[in-house]
Amino acid sequence: MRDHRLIDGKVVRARILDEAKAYVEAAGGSNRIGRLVSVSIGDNPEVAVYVRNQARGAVAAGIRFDQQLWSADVTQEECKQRIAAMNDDPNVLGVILQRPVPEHIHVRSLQSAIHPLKDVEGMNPSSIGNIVYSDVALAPCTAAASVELIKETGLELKGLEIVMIGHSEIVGKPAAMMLMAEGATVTVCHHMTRSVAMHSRRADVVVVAVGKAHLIGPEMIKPGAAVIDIGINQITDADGETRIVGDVDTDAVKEVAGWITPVPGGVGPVTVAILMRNATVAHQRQKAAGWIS
Ligand SMILES: NC(=O)C1=CN([C@@H]2O[C@H](COP(=O)(O)OP(=O)(O)OC[C@H]3O[C@@H](n4cnc5c(N)ncnc54)[C@H](OP(=O)(O)O)[C@@H]3O)[C@@H](O)[C@H]2O)C=CC1
Ligand SMILES: Nc1nc(=O)c2c([nH]1)NC[C@@H]1CN(c3ccc(C(=O)N[C@@H](CCC(=O)O)C(=O)O)cc3)C=[N+]21
Repeated sequence: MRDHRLIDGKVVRARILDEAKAYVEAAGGSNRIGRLVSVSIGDNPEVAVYVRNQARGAVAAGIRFDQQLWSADVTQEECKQRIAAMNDDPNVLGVILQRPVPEHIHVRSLQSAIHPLKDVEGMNPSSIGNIVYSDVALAPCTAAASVELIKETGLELKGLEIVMIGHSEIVGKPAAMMLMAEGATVTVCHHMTRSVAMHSRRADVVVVAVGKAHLIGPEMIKPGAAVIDIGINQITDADGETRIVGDVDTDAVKEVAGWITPVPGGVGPVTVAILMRNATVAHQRQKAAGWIS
């Protein structure tokens, strides 16, 4: 039976992908739009799941997808040259650099090398800076997905008390900024926060992006609050089966929460869809800049 407290990320994904598809069709179809390039450096199973879902999302949106896996021992200089070539290639619509990268690669320097008009993840420091100015049209996908899922509850964001747990540059920090731009009152917790529970228990919405299974239990949530679970953790259960869980003890928390996003099937699918939406935004901006006709 469907549980009404669970927010279905697949429904939100379908809506966003339909919008992206309509954009591509109106622009003349996939052949009139460059390809989206995904760059992974070295093999990583978590990234592989994301990239596989990106490929599916791109098919649904009608965007050509070029999945590149660069060797783990590629040099920084070689990476920069390849990115520069993509910046100059009119057939490349956008570039997403998957994280993590090997230790010898300086990720921020590579993000900076992606031209802001092709930066479909909004992680170039010059792109992410726009969020401070409440310009959120092209924002990091997971942060944007959490805002989208909060809106799905129908709660009015203005004045809402939101606690963001985790402050990474790719998720927690941009999500907090975006929620501020929506008029929410945002508290950001991290590993040095004295009592995360003291903050989270007051919140109308709790957003969690830490990477620790079962970090958030029912005693940390105000009855009726919304819980957005971004975490992805692989665990091995009692019968030796491995499975993916979030940072929230979903079964227990859903008894108190008003809404909760499941893992899998919550934030992940929406993240993928937002990437396709961002690609259409990049196309619009490239057109406006006269890069393409
Ligand atoms: N569904 C999706 O689309 C995505 C999911 N993810 C998942 O989200 C999770 C977080 O990812 P990411 O932000 O990249 O991870 P990071 O490891 O970069 O960040 C984790 C954050 O959690 C904070 N933290 C650590 N321990 C605690 C604690 N006990 N209480 C409160 N805060 C704590 C850290 O604080 P400090 O820095 O101070 O130590 C840090 O800010 C992971 O499980 C990842 O797999 C990530 C990206 C996309
Ligand atoms: N530059 C960069 N940006 C990221 O946003 C980024 C990254 N690097 N590196 C890896 C992590 C992880 N991540 C996921 C996104 C969606 C799913 C996803 O679609 N999950 C499905 C899983 C379904 C299945 O198992 O196939 C779900 O939750 O339902 C998973 C993982 C983004 N990340």
